[in-house]
Amino acid sequence: MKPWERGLFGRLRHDASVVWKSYIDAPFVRALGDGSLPREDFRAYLVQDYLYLNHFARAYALAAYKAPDLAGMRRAARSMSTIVDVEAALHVSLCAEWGMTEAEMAATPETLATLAYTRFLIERGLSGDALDLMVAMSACVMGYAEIGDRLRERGAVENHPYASWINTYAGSDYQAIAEEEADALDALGARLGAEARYEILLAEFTTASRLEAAFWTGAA
Ligand SMILES: Cc1ncc(C[n+]2csc(CCO)c2C)c(N)n1
Repeated sequence: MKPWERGLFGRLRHDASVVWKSYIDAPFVRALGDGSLPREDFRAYLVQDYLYLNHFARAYALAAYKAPDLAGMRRAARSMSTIVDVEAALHVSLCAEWGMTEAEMAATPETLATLAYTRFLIERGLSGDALDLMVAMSACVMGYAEIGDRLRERGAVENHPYASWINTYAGSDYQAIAEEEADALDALGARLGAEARYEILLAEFTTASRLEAAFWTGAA
């Protein structure tokens, strides 16, 4: 069973399936998958995603603070370093190919979609506990694993312009992160009483999934 199909995450995904599908199978994602997405749209997405990742790294710092044990702190700290040292750097190098500097990326105004999503995550972490925050963040972490897997299954296109993006998330390294994330969410859910607060968690998860779908649209 795929990591997004099992455990607490699998239940949330199932119960939010209409919104989840609008995120995973968005027109933007289909166009990215078949290579027809205009380069300019991809570049605009990468710049917003760079801004998004800055805040997502901060959300992991908050997750480390709220983690109930050292194992959770380690996971959050590792994820934060991966974002600031690897993932953000990947976005910077891709944009550099189009002659855009990191300073220009950082100075680009956030779209409303970026603002809403990132501040929602931070707010869930500040007002809620580690489980509220992890559930809200899980749409991002697990969704890209599912998208990568789906796009790879559709078959490679010759000289695909977005092959490196797809391979990053379809690759075994990232798929293993999704496996770990599903297990970590189950463990945290058992510890912090997911069963008794499931309706609230589902609402948080549904909102995060709506915000992912809106991120593709990039409403300015
Ligand atoms: C809007 C948006 N949603 C999800 C991701 C994917 N993502 C963000 S951080 C991270 C690493 C998690 O440990 C992953 C996979 C993204 N880049 N942009």
